[in-house]
Amino acid sequence: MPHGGTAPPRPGYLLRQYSCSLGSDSIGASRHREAGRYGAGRIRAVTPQADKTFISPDATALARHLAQDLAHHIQVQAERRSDETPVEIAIAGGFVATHVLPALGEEGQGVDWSKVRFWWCDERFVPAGHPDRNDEEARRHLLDHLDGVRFIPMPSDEGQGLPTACVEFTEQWKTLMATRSLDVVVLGMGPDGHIASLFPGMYSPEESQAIVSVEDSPKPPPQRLSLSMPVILAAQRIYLAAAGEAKSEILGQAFTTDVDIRDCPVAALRQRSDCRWYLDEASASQL
Ligand SMILES: O=C1O[C@H](COP(=O)(O)O)[C@@H](O)[C@H](O)[C@H]1O
Repeated sequence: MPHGGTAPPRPGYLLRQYSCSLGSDSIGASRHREAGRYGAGRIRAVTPQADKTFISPDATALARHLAQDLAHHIQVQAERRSDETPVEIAIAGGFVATHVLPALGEEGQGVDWSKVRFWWCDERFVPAGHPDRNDEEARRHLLDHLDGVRFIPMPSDEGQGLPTACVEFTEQWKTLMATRSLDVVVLGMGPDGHIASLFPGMYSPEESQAIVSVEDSPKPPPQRLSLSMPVILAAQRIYLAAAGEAKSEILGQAFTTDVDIRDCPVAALRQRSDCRWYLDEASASQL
């Protein structure tokens, strides 16, 4: 890159707008603090999704707020469903599992969980029961305490190898989801901007497969399975939770207009203007 110049954008991977048809959100944004509103009447237009960006004072409040909104949405969806077409929800590990899911258990007491089926946004390819597994954490924090709930874990390492696990799980996904998209995706985000197990410089925004394998994740453990970006972006509703100062810099970049989504996976979510961003004061400090 010449001195003083800026790198030309790589074609095709800057922000695009995905079209999607969604019902209106019955949870009003009015009880939330708008993103970018700092001080008396000063509004910084940091994002085209300002009315879907909710900033809580801290991580605990963020998790509670997201859990309330999620519980409401799941309850409304579940009331419309039969047993054959459950509400399909994919959840992340990390903060989502440890903070949001316990709060969802408390907030979701009116939900008929037998009408809900959980998937994972991504999973660490280690043996079943391993403490690094995202499904273990989610079961402990929520799923094992819900009556009648269904869930479909991503494969664990039983000696079959990651490529085989990916092929087999892709078949299972196609059997159940070929003609449907996920109803809800609840994502976390790493300080490098990864979502699910889609890491900067290591994923294809236009992946043709629903499920992708990762052999060398920069964050341990190295072997993982993940929903692909097109599957995530096709979900009926997308929630993103990110708390803490360590995530502020990448969020600041993600909300700029010239970000390249290959280098900043979380920025790809901006292609969905209805994505709901749940941040805390610390993570939102550089918006
Ligand atoms: O490794 C992972 O990291 C991300 C982010 O985790 P967080 O603890 O910083 O929220 C998580 O969303 C993903 O599911 C997980 O496998």
